[in-house]
Amino acid sequence: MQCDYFDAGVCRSCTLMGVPYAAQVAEKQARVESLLAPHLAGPTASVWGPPVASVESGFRAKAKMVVGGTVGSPTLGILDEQRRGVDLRHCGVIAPPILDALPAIATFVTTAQLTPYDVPARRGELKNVIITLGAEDSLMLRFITRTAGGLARVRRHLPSLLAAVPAARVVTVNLLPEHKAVLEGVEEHVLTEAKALPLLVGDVELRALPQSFVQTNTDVAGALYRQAAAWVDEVAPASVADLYCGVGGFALHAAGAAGAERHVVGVEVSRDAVASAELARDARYGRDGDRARIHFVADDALEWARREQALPELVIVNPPRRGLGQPLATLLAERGPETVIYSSCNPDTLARDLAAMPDYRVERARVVDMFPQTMHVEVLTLLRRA
Ligand SMILES: C[S@@+](CC[C@H](N)C(=O)[O-])C[C@H]1O[C@@H](n2cnc3c(N)ncnc32)[C@H](O)[C@@H]1O
Repeated sequence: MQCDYFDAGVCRSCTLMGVPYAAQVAEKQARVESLLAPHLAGPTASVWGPPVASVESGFRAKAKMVVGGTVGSPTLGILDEQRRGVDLRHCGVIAPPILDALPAIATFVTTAQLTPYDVPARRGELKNVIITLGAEDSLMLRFITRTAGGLARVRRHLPSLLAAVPAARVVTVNLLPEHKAVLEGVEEHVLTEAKALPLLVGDVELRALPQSFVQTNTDVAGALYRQAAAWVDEVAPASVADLYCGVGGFALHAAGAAGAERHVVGVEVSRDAVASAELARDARYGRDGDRARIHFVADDALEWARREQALPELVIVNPPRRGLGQPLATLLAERGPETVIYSSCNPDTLARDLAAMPDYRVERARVVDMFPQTMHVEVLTLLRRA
């Protein structure tokens, strides 16, 4: 894939831009294989399945656009080294339905007089626009503003935004008053009747309330959940825990059909994500019996595991980049079940956690290329007690 922004040196986010895609996947596979080599249950060829590849371009279902420039001529993209806006409206890795909405969003910034936040001067209103692509090309648009004045402006001009971006199903304003280099704040105002974005991922229609994590690459995430669910079905446990469950992708794939016997619990720290998972469960499973056997808990994964007397027969973990950390890895090593499925977006912390769980060996593994054009990669592993 070729990118004019990369060639001109204005954006270097895609560090593998220009490297043939097959070579990218091969390089990631080799790196991950070497990191996990000390932890395998058997010969490399018996452990590693084929990598799950992505399309090379247009795969990003989440775009975090930093707003810069002026109110009359805003940029949507990133900030350069001087913290000035760089426009990336034609970024080739972002999904086309998101790109299609960007000109109208830029026009809206001008119409609603949302002055872009000027980082060096610490002045201005609008910091970021976060756009997520959902089912049937529907969009969630989140405007990250500094003050309630920004909220009032978005609210006042909402009808013009909805007319210009008919795909916008959920529109919110998130308040981030502090001058900090974070992406979003705590206070969120949903301005549309619809509160959650529907997302068809793999075999399940998920829901995403604004402050919940969703995977970057919807098609590849679907393959990830399906592979995990296939491994769960092979093991056939009576009970499953999905730690760091987010909006419930692994849990709802592992839960099986309506009326199945398997009990599933999802544990996740974000309340929006837990509420999203419950919405998806309720839409998928009408029966009270299923609602009782699949439940979601808003809690810290480690605290939850510490309180459980006996862990479920199979535990899925999908932590953030920092990994499980020593306390949870040790807890699993001491009293985790026979089988753990660990999905990691950071092979370095995965390898570190595996070193802290020496009784578990990697029986099956797959590289899942969630993030083409970068060295980032997802790795799905099936761990069994030796
Ligand atoms: C990589 S995401 C995975 C989400 C989900 N499994 C999915 O497939 O979309 C990690 C999730 O862990 C959650 N999280 C972060 N720290 C946590 C903690 N200490 N306990 C429980 N969940 C946590 C985040 O909110 C996020 O939803």
